[in-house]
Amino acid sequence: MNEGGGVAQDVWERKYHLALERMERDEHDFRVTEEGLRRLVLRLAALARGQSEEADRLLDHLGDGLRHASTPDGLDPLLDALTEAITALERQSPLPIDPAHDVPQAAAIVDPIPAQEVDACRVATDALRQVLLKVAMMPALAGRADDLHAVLGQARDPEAIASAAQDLADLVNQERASLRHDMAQLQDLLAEVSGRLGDMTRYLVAETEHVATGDEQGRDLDATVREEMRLLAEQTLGATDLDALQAQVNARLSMIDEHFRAFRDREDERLATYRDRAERMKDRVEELETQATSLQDSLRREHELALTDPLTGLPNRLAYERRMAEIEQDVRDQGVVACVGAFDIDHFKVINDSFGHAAGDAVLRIVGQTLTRELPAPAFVARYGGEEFVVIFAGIAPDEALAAATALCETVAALAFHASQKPVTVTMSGGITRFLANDTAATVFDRADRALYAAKRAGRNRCLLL
Ligand SMILES: Nc1nc2c(ncn2[C@@H]2O[C@H](COP(=O)(O)OP(=O)(O)OP(=O)(O)O)[C@@H](O)[C@H]2O)c(=O)[nH]1
Repeated sequence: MNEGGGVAQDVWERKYHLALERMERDEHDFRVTEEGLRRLVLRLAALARGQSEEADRLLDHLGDGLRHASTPDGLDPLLDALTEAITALERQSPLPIDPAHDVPQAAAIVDPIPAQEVDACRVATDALRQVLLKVAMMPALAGRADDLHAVLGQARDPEAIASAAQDLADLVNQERASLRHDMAQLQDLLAEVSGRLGDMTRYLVAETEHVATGDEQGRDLDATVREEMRLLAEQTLGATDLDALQAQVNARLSMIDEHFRAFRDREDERLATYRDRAERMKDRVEELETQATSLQDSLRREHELALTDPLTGLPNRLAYERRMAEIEQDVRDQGVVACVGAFDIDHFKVINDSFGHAAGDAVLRIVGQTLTRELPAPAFVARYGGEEFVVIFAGIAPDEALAAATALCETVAALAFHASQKPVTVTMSGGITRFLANDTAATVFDRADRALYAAKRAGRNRCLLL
């Protein structure tokens, strides 16, 4: 009996434990679903807020429901409410809320997969970093882009990344506004120049007319004098007494004299006007020449600035990309030998964090100067962005390029840096690769970058060839 009672108790205990486990499993599933739903609602609310009053109301209702629902049964109606909200949005909103598309996403969220989220964050951060590298090429934005780069380095969650993206968008919009302003100024200047050219054209037209008038006046005088001479001849032939003849000749001669004087006065006046206009025109042409020269100078300066990194004075990434396009052609068409090196200061963040951004900037400047001093032309040295430099070794075989790069890293490691009166060692790693005939600028850089990161992994303060 006792034994039987013991067996029965075991059975009930097992059943009880199984039931408990099932309840715990159910509870866990419910929590996962609940969490997934909460995130889905948050995403929906962020996407749809303000799109439709009905959807806003439904989403609010849903948000409240989610806050209070604590049992699976309480959750079920919320699923219906969610479906309703999606349908309302589909009806009212132009947003691409396609259940066939979004529901699997929702399922992905319901599934607890933090690793994928982390990946998504990293992909977003990398994409932003790429944009930042481009922004950093604009001289006016380089400093702000570096700050954002630092912020992005700290960002760990989607909100922080989204806020960095917003800052970046603001930055780019500011630059666009300033470019628009510069463009407007340039257009004003061009309008002024073209106005002055218009003045010149009008002057030339007036001059041509003036000369024509001069010719016409000369022809008039000629005709008048001929007419006077003809009348004089007629009167001379018909004259009967000498006094009358003398009086008539004198009268004709005075007339001719009168015509000549009037003609000369008009000519003098014409010449004075001409001289005056020529003088004014000369001034304008000189003014225009001065403006054109200063415009050319400022365009040249702008061009140089656009290709120069403001911090180190080295060619920037844009200049590097142009040079790479030339080298790519030389390697492909003429079989020129060239290598590319990517260099990166080791643990640069620690320098910034320990001694401040200004000290970091000073290190970048000195390393940049060392690179140009140690690798004179035809090597081409540029700041690629952040604490990364690139070198194009033209006409040099890979082994020689590696030797030069290694010597360079040794020189950098031996530089005497001081911060707060204490010596600070700065080292650099590098990756070298040969520019092959079937390479593009991008593939060769990618290989050099991989060699660089292999050097970092191998312990830093060294160069590797790939
Ligand atoms: N002072 C200064 N810092 C910059 C500039 N551009 C980028 N940085 C900083 O450079 C640091 C780069 O850090 P990481 O990418 O983590 O690399 P690292 O610390 O050098 O580490 P390893 O490359 O792995 O050796 C970040 O802290 C950036 O903020 C700049 O123009 N001036």
